[in-house]
Amino acid sequence: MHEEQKQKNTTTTENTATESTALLPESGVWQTHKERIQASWYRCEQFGLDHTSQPDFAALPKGTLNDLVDQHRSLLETTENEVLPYYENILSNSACMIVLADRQGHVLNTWGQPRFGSAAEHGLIGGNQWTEMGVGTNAIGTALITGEAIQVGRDEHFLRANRFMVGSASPIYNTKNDLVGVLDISSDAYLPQDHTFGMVKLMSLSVENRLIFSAFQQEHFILSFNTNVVSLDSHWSGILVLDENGTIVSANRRAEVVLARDLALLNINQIFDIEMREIKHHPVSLPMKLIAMGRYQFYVKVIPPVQQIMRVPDFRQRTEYVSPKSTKPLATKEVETDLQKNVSTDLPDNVIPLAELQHGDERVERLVRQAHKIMEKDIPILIHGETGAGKEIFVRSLHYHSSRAKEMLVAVNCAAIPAELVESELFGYEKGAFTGAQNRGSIGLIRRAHRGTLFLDEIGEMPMAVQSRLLRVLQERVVTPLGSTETYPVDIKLVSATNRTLKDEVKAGRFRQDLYYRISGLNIELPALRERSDKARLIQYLHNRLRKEEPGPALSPAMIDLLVTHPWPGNMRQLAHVLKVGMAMADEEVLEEWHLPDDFFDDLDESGLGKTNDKVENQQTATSNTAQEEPLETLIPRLLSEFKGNVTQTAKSAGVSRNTVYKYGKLKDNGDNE
Ligand SMILES: Nc1ncnc2c1ncn2[C@@H]1O[C@H](COP(=O)(O)OP(=O)(O)OP(=O)(O)O)[C@@H](O)[C@H]1O
Repeated sequence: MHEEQKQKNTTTTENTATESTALLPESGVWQTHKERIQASWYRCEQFGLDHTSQPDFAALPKGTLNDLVDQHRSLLETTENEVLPYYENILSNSACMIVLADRQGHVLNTWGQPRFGSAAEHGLIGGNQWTEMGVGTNAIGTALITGEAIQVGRDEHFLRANRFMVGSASPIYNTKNDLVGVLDISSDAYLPQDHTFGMVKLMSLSVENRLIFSAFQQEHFILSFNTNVVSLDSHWSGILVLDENGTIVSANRRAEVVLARDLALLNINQIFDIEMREIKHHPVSLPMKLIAMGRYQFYVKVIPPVQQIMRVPDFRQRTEYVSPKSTKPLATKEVETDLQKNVSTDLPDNVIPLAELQHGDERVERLVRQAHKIMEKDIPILIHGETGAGKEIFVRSLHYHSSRAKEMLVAVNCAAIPAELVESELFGYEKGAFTGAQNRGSIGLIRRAHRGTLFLDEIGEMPMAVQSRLLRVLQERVVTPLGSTETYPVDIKLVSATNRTLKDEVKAGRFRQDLYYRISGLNIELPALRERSDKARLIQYLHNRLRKEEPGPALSPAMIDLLVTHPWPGNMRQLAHVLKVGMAMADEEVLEEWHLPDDFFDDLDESGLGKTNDKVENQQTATSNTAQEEPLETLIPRLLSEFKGNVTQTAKSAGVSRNTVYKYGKLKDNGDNE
C-alpha cells in the first residue's frame, strides 16, 4: 500500500493521541498515522518533555546559521526554484508558511506569511531547530526521525505551546538516497489539510527530481515514466538515470515505489522491454508505450544528455598513463587515494579536503592518515599544537571525511565560555535548574553532538568541576543535565585540542590525570608552521586558495623565500593574515615586500632572520648611505617625518626595504624616549 494511502485524515486522528496515551515504544515500522503519532509522543516522554514544556529551539548563533546556509546553497537554490512557483500559484492566499530545514531540523529559509503571529511567537525562523527532542512531536522533527512524510494536526503536537498550527512535512532525499532536508507547510487550522499534505509531498518530490537532473542531465540519458501519457512531465513520474550501457545509475523514490524493487545497477532491459541502443535512437519528444517486468504498461519519455557523450579514443584510461600534473611524491598520492574514503562529495566551502592539509611533510602526512583512520574507531583524539597551527581546520576536515559527516560537528572553545557557564553549556540543564537559566531548559552541546563529533578546543582551560562531569560522560556515555535526575545516552566522537602541555597541567594539579588518559587515545602533535618541511608548498597552496576567493597578485620566488624564512609565531593564522593584508595592499601584479604588514617584519627582526639585502643595508649604515650621503639613522627618521610616517614611501625614497625603515624609525623613537 502506498504511503499516502496509509495516512488518515487529521480530523479523525486528532483526538486519538490523548495526553495520557503515549504507549508505543519506538518500533521502527508504523502502520498507521495514529501509531506514528503515539510513537512520537512516547519518544517525547523519553526525552523528558511534558505537555507543558516550552519549545527549546536551540537557536544557532548568526554566524553559524550563515555557515549552514552556505553549506546548503544548492539545496536552497533548488528548493527556491521548485517551491516558489507553487507558493505563487496556489498557496499565496492561504496564509501558510513554507519552511525548508536541514537534516538536523535547523530552519534554513521560509517563504510566505502565516496567520499565526510573529516569528518570535511561532518559532519558524532561520536557525531555530525543530527536533522532537527540543520541540516535541512536530511535522519537521517527526518527518526527520521517521524519514517519511507526515502531517501533525493541532492536538497531535506533544507540546501544548505548538497546538495552534498544523504542519505537513516531507523529507527530501538526494541522489544517494541520503536524507538531506525537509520541506514543511505550516498554517493555522483553516486550510484544507489533505490538500496541503499532498502539496508538500509534491514539492519535496519536485526538489528531489531537480537534484537528480542537476547531477546527471549533462552526461546521462534520463527516462521518465508514468501510467498515463498526460502525466509524463509531472513530479509524480518515475525517473531512471541510465549510463551509456543502459545501467541504472540513479532513480527517484517514485520509480522505486512504482516498480517495487531495488533498481540500483540493473540494466534497463531487466525493467522494460527495450534495449539501450533503441533508447539512444528514439525521437526525443515521442512517448513510447513499454511493458515493465513483463506485466505493467507505462508511457516512457527519453531525455537525452545535454552534452552528447563523445566516443573518441582516450588512452589516458590506461593504467600505465602518468598525468603531467602528478608532480607530488608517490607517498602523497597514496595518502590522497586513501583519504578519499568517506568524503562527502559536497564538502562545505570552509572545509579543506584532508588531502590538501599536507603538501609533502612526512610527519603531517602520517598524522593525517592516522587521525583519519582513528575517526572510525571508538578512540578519542587529542591534538596538541601552537596557537594558529590549524587544529580546528584539521578537526573540521576530519569530521567531514568521516562516517559522521552527516551529523553535526559541535566545536566548543572551552576558554571562550565563562567558567561558570561551561558546565551548563556542555551538559544542558532542566528548566529552572539554576538562577539565570532560561526557564525552558537546554539540551546542551554534548547531546547536540549526538552521532556526530564533539570538538573541545582549549580543553586545558576546562574548570576542575567540569572535568569530573566530563569524565563521567566519557565513562558512562550518558549525559545528566544540571538539575535533572534523567540520563540521556550519547554517541559522540570526541576530539580535543590544546596548546598547553597537558601532562604539565596534570603535574601542577590543574588537569585531572584520569581525564587526561580518557581523552588522549590518539595523541597528535601538529607541528608549528616553521617546523614543516612543506612550508613553501603550503604557502603557495594558501595563496592560491585566497586568490580563488578574490583575484590578487602573484608570489615571486624571492617572496616565497622570504615567507619561508619567517618564524611564524602565529602559524597558519598569521600566514593567512599576512597574505590577505599584502594582497589587499598590492595594486601590482606581483606581491612585494612593502605590501606586507609591519608586524611581519617585527617577527623577522626578533628572530634575526632578516633578508640578506638587509644585512647589506646594515653594513652600509655603519658607514653611510652612499646614494644619499646620509647615514640611515638620520635619513630614515627625516624621510619618515617628511612622508608623515608613511613607511612605504620612505622605503621607496631611501631605496631600502620596509624592514630597514622600521628598524631605523624605531631606533630614533627609542632615542627620543630615552
Ligand atoms: N591547512 C590549512 N590550510 C589553509 N589555511 C589554514 C590551514 N590551517 C589553518 N589555516 C588558517 O589558519 C587559521 C587558524 O587555524 P585554526 O583555527 O585551525 O588554528 P588553531 O590551531 O585551532 O588555533 P587556536 O589554538 O588559536 O584555536 C584558519 O582560520 C585558516 O585561515
